[in-house]
Amino acid sequence: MALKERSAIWPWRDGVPPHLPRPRTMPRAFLLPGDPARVDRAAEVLDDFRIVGQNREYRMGCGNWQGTLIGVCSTGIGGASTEIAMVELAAMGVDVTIRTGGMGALAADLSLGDFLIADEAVRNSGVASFYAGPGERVRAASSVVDALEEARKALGLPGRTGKPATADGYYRAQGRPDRPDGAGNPSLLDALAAKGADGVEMEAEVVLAAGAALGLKAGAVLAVHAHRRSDGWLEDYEKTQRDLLFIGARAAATVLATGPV
Ligand SMILES: O=P(O)(O)O[C@H]1O[C@H](CO)[C@@H](O)[C@H]1O
Ligand SMILES: O=c1cc[nH]c(=O)[nH]1
Repeated sequence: MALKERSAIWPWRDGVPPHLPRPRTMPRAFLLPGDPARVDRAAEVLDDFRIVGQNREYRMGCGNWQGTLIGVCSTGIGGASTEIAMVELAAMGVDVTIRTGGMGALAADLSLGDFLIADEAVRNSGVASFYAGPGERVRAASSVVDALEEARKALGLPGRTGKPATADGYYRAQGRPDRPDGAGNPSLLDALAAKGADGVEMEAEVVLAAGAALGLKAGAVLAVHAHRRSDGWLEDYEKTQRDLLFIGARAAATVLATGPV
């Protein structure tokens, strides 16, 4: 049974969702940075890039990667806003979603500016638990992992596949102090690392879990923006942000070109 539009349970109007903008021509693949300001950077990566619109934290644009139409939509920070983006994109007919964002690394072999291609997310975030049951593994679509790794290598960029943990906060939830002279909670990071986490950020598990539950091909490429073990912080993030979009766009086009979704 189709849901009635403009009702409390499905408040869409004429096919337009209550939160995200809707492009006239819907791309089948979307890149998902967290920060709305990063959507405009896609003009450096995609041909004929145009901003579609913005509502709240959801800024959206579309452009072409070697002839394939690709969308870019910011998710805002955290699982709650990311869940909305995933559900509304899926309901608008999107097939492929790739988070392109930053993380704080935990693994010693990762350096600032490296790229982690998520093959699976360590179970940690609250919103993801509505899409994947307790103990269920939350994996990226293998075709997306392969395409992201191929793109990273073809572009000559450093990194590897691995596992992010998605936190429901930035300060206490990531073991940071909540005041400049605070101690923080390093044992929280140790616990995440013991579960296999290579880094911590705030959206990837939701993209992977909701993507799989909604029948999308979902994945994530995460740049090492900070290193929580060495306490390093990447100041020059501009090139890294652009490279995230290059990896994501090339991979999205490959996934669309190489098989039924
Ligand atoms: O690099 P982006 O995509 O903004 O994401 C990371 O940065 C934000 C925190 O500063 C969180 O959203 C985290 O996941
Ligand atoms: O440490 C970090 C860096 C980026 N994003 C996060 O959520 N945490």
